[in-house]
Amino acid sequence: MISKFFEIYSVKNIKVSTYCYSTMLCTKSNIARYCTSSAKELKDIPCAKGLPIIGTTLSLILAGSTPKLHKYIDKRHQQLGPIFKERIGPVECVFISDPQAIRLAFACEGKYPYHVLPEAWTTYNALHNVSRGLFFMNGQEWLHFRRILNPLLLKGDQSWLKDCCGPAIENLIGKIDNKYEIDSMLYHWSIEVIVSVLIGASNYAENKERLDKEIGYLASILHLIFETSSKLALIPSGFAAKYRIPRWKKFEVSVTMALKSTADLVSNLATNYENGEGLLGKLKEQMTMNEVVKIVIDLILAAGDTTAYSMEWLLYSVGRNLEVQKRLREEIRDYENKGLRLNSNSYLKNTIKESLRLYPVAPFLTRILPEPVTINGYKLSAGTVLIMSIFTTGRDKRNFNNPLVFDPDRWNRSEEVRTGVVHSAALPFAMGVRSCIGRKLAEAQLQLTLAKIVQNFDFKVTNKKEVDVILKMVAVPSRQIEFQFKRI
Ligand code: HEM
Repeated sequence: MISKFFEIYSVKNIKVSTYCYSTMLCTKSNIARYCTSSAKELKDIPCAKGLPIIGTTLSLILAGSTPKLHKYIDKRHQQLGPIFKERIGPVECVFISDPQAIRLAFACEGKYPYHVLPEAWTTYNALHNVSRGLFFMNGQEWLHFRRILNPLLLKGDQSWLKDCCGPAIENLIGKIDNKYEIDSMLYHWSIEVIVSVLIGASNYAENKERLDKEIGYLASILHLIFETSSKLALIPSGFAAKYRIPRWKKFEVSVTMALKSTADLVSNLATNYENGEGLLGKLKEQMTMNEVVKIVIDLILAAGDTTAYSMEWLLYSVGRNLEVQKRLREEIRDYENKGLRLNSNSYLKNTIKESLRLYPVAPFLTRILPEPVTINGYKLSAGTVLIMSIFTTGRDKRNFNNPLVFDPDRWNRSEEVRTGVVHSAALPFAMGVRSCIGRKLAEAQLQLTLAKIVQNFDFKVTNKKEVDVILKMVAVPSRQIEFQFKRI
């Protein structure tokens, strides 16, 4: 099934030499662990047995199918250990859940890391001859655009990103009541923030009423793609597209509408807000207009559901832990009274880390090995598809004491030894040169929004039963989370 989700890219010009990455993990014990001459072969890796051709697809279907993939894989780790291989469908993948092995995999990702792409999207792109942004690029092309975006979104002073969040947060605070569904409000909020980043905070604040309808439309279309693409998960896209099955047709229509309306919005923004404020102006200095549109469309698509659902999980966590909520309110009041800026060890930042640990919207990270490497004592060859089980590492008691308890204090640096935190076991934005380009923006957005919400509302979750995580492209709530907000 993994292979049905994802198109596996072949890695060209692979050097077939045994390469030891001992320099990247410099303690003696690590070298012994990862680089022994007695390393075993791929065939020796514990393996989940399946049927010819379909592999273990049937077992997955019986376990609840793709919405439960993270739980299915978690169970496999419990049965088979921190490394195992499984052929779900035609391609064999190696799953790892040991934080050190995950660090090593990233250290070995090479200059142009390859990740695995959703097959439905690559089929669509090929059929419609669409060239896409960063997430879909590879090799030199990827590095070229990544080098333009890194200094703008990740490096140096990023306080302008915080300013860009302001108008969208104000809108959200004005709209929150108990009548509307929180997920559509948060979708709207996340698109508003990225539009504000594109044209600059003051342009956005002046024109937000005018742009509101277009943003609302885009938010609803993006939500639609998300629904239609998750319904294609277990069906090979080539087959679905060739025989034009109804699910494929719906997906195709929603993607075409989304790409068109995003492109229209970007062209509108680029022509009407030409004062160079915001990201669009900065990109236009370094790219052609076609390139700007291609890059920005994918920034909008990548920002939409990831940030909206991370915020919803954060509200869920804080809405069920009223002590945490009270402490957040006190901390924010205290900082404001003293006129201080939040430091990196603040309770607010630790609350966000904790929520992303338990609810990573991307529960699997992927890399295709560019070189042979020994991981967890097994020699893996170039081209191996590695799947890193972040959902599992974040909830493993070897990495976090009482892992299912929501406890922001476990991240408090002064208490780190006592609470036992393995930092590389929680990687919601991945790591290395191909990690999330929107990380700084997303973190600012989550911090500022949560701070404003706890200052303005007492809120709680009223669902009687715990809400589960299910996978619909990203990790989403298994049912509607019911919130009760009371203005204070
Ligand atoms: C809480 C919110 C977010 C989470 C948890 C998240 C997580 C991730 C993860 C796990 C990856 C994959 C990295 C890899 O393959 O190693 C990724 C890639 C990416 N993200 Fe995010 N993301 C978030 C928000 C955003 C935002 C706000 C933007 C846009 C400003 C964005 C744009 C992208 C892009 C363009 C990529 C592809 C990067 C590349 O291939 O070079 N993300 N994100």
